[in-house]
Amino acid sequence: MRTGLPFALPDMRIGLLGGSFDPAHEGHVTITEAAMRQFRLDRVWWLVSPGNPLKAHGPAPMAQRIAHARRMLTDPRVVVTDIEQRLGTRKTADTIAALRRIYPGVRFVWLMGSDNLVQFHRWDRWRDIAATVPIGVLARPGSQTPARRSKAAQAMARARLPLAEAGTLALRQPPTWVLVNLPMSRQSSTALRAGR
Ligand SMILES: Nc1ncnc2c1ncn2[C@@H]1O[C@H](COP(=O)(O)OP(=O)(O)OP(=O)(O)O)[C@@H](O)[C@H]1O
Ligand SMILES: O=C(O)c1ccc[n+]([C@@H]2O[C@H](COP(=O)([O-])O)[C@@H](O)[C@H]2O)c1
Repeated sequence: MRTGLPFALPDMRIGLLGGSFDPAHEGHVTITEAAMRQFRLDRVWWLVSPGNPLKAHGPAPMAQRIAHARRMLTDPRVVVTDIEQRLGTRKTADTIAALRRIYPGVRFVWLMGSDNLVQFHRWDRWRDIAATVPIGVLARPGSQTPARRSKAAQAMARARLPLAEAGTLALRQPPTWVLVNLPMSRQSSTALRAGR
């Protein structure tokens, strides 16, 4: 094991919440708790991104974002990590491929808010991501309908699990995904940066 990487055992169910976390807020905590419960996860790792490949402006320094994110959390099952910086990956497809090599047997689930599903088809190799890990989508106010109609949702329509089966998501063979509707939070990093 390389230094500075989080600990995991084979068969653990680990949710990966990638984000800029610039800054982390209550919305991130709310969807993490919902994901943990609904998908029966053992851990959630917050992957604090060195920089979203689709965002033109770089975020605040990594150390600052990590320190703030850790202050938001009380649940020891949630781990804040700069693993993408350590691995030298920025694109999600590369991060997931690296994690699967480093942690054989771990059952990773990719987590995202429904606003990210709307633009998921613009991510590099998004079909490979969907074919590699189960995806848990958490509703975000204002984006549920666009998410349901999104190009990626349409393309993956047959792989969508009913909510009643969300608890089995981590054990399913990808492509597989589920959209969870509750609870919802209106928080956003953009609003916090704007002082709202
Ligand atoms: N309130 C929320 N409800 C549901 N999902 C959320 C919420 N806030 C953030 N997320 C999800 O968390 C992940 C990381 O989000 P991110 O760090 O970009 O925060 P953000 O509030 O969306 O930031 P920004 O406003 O700068 O875009 C993304 O998958 C995003 O969809
Ligand atoms: O790999 C990509 O092409 C890609 C494009 C856009 C976003 N992502 C990832 O999506 C996650 C959410 O990003 P953000 O900036 O909306 O918090 C974060 O882990 C990004 O690295 C990944």
